[in-house]
Amino acid sequence: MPLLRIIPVSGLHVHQNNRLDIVTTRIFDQIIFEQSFAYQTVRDRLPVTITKVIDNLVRDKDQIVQDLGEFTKEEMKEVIGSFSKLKNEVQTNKPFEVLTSDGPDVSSWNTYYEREREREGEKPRWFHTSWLYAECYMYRRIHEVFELSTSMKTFDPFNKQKKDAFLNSLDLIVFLGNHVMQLLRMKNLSQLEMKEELLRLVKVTLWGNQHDLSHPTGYKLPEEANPLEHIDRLNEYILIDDSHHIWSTLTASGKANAVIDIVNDNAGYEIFTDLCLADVLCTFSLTDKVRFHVKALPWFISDTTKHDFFWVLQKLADLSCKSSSLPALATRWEEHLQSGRWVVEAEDFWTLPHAYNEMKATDNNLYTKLSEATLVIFKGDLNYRKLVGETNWLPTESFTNALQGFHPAPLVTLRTLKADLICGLQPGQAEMTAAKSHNWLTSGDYAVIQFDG
Ligand SMILES: O=P(O)(O)OC[C@@]1(O)O[C@H](CO)[C@@H](O)[C@@H]1O
Ligand SMILES: [Mn+2]
Repeated sequence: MPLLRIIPVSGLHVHQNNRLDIVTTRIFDQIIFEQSFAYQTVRDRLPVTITKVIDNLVRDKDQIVQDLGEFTKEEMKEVIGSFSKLKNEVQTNKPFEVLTSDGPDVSSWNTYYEREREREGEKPRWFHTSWLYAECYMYRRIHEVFELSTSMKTFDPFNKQKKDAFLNSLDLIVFLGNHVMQLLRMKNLSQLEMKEELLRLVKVTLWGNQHDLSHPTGYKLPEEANPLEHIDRLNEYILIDDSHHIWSTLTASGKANAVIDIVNDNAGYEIFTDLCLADVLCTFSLTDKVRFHVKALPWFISDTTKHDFFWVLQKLADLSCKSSSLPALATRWEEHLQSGRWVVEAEDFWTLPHAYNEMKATDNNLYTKLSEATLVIFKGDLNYRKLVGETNWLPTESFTNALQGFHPAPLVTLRTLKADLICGLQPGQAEMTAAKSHNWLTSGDYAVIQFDG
């Protein structure tokens, strides 16, 4: 019977010492495990993701061969064969294997694998390891299939989906682009006005995280034409709102050469909102520099890679037919990049399976880099899972404790809830929210802005 060891159980079941991952026995309560979102993900969603990769390759075959050359035609058969094998491995709970490609992160993945193998006393398997490891490993294996090919080494199987998602959100992008362009041109805003505008944009980027292509329910566009009014109406769905700390941290810092790090999440509308926020942070003189951290490889379907980041800029420059604000923003952002005020990085650590309390020991350079920041902003659900160590804390456990020592700098997480784990709530708040909505932890309808100073 398939089991997952570290599982945030759906709902608020009792667990030992707040943590399920210290349970070593395999005699679990089957009903609880089958209810977990983790179990559903590995059973249903991961095979579907692989099937879609295959289907898209078949559908786009002619275009791919045209782009990459005739040789790819034959090679695609092998690639598709490898994906069918991978899907079978998931569905039949096969043991994980070491990676054999030559990516720069391969030795880190294999070291992690050996550690888990030793800890578990046998090879990790899809249903017998942590959800975080299993899910990250699947995306790494998908990339490995391409890496092992000759002509598709850097192929991104989610590229088209990401572009389509951006284009489907154009109405929102135009609306927000016009608003932000107006804001950036305003002179003499009072401190209070600046604070209100900034925190509103923080909420725009927070809810931008609903635009995630790996989420089962998908994103429903709001019915309101004006996304900013829509955002104002969502305040009651923000279970923890520490946003005022963002303002106080940035205004109190007084640092020369202040840096903000943004650990980005999804491409399309969400990255557009992140860029808007970053420009406002710079223009309001709340920072001198912003470093964006994107993914080094295709990840959780919609996560932003460097390629996606620059594609958005290019696309905005071409969208004068929609609004003059979009090319104007693209020009500003190109200038920020050229002046070094903005930097885009894609460190390997973000696409490893580690929780963030392991960053210091695993990637000390990255930890030290983040330590320079006045504020580190983490976007999205997967970052949250890694921040709190993929542990089903009691919902009232403090965010600081759940971070388990990860504190490179003041940090804030902007996350819509799409996985059944949470911390930092008031006593009774989880129960009250669960009474209103049975899937509050996973639907993406609720959100948190949690700060650790
Ligand atoms: O990090 P993101 O884009 O906000 O969310 C990623 C996500 O869709 O993937 C995981 C399951 O596949 C969930 O934790 C989460 O819902
Ligand atoms: Mn994502």
